[in-house]
Amino acid sequence: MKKLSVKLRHTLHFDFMISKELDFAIRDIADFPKPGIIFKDITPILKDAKLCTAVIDEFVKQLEGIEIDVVAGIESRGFLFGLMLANRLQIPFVPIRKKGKLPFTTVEEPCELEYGSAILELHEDAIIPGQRVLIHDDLLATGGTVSAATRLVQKLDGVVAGYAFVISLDFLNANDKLKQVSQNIISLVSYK
Ligand SMILES: O=P(O)(O)OC[C@H]1O[C@H](OP(=O)(O)OP(=O)(O)O)[C@H](O)[C@@H]1O
Ligand SMILES: Nc1ncnc2[nH]cnc12
Repeated sequence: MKKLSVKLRHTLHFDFMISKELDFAIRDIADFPKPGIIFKDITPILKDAKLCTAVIDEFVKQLEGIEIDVVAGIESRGFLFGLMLANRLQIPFVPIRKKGKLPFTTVEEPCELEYGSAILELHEDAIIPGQRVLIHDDLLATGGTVSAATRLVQKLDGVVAGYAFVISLDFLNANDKLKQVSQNIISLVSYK
């Protein structure tokens, strides 16, 4: 009992620390790329190698017990930690890209995001039917992008095993949408 509470305290402490450190590193840029948007710039995190490792460590810890076969990362910022995470887990990484960038045959889905719209694509052989896919992006805002990614995975008969974000903008309420697909939603720093 004592052991458990010490472990729990340690876990809570660590989660809190990483979240604080990330919040400290993330730079807010007002009115980018459009007036009214406060852009969360993650480039300061990328300059800090120890913090990048801590991000991956924390993802791995929070993913414990969740079966994942593949990490799907969304262009472009979802490639940064997505590949690092897949490599740490020693599982495949597959890129979800904006239309016209992937060279092989693709499936595609339109998406609306906080400040625009796009069409996302995934190679048709990226996922073997039944594989359990973790969808990763740097940031969850309205959830439009990640919902399109979900549809792409499902089009290939993959199973969405969960979602992992560095940042979530909780005031945009995208979590409820995602919870209908998977309860496994990880976000290291949330803005209420
Ligand atoms: O939840 P949503 O409202 O859909 O917004 C989130 C998406 O917006 C950003 O990508 P962006 O399209 O700006 O592309 P980038 O990663 O290439 O900068 C971010 O990296 C997510 O993919
Ligand atoms: N506020 C924001 N900051 C960074 N990336 C985003 N993608 C969608 N909304 C964003």
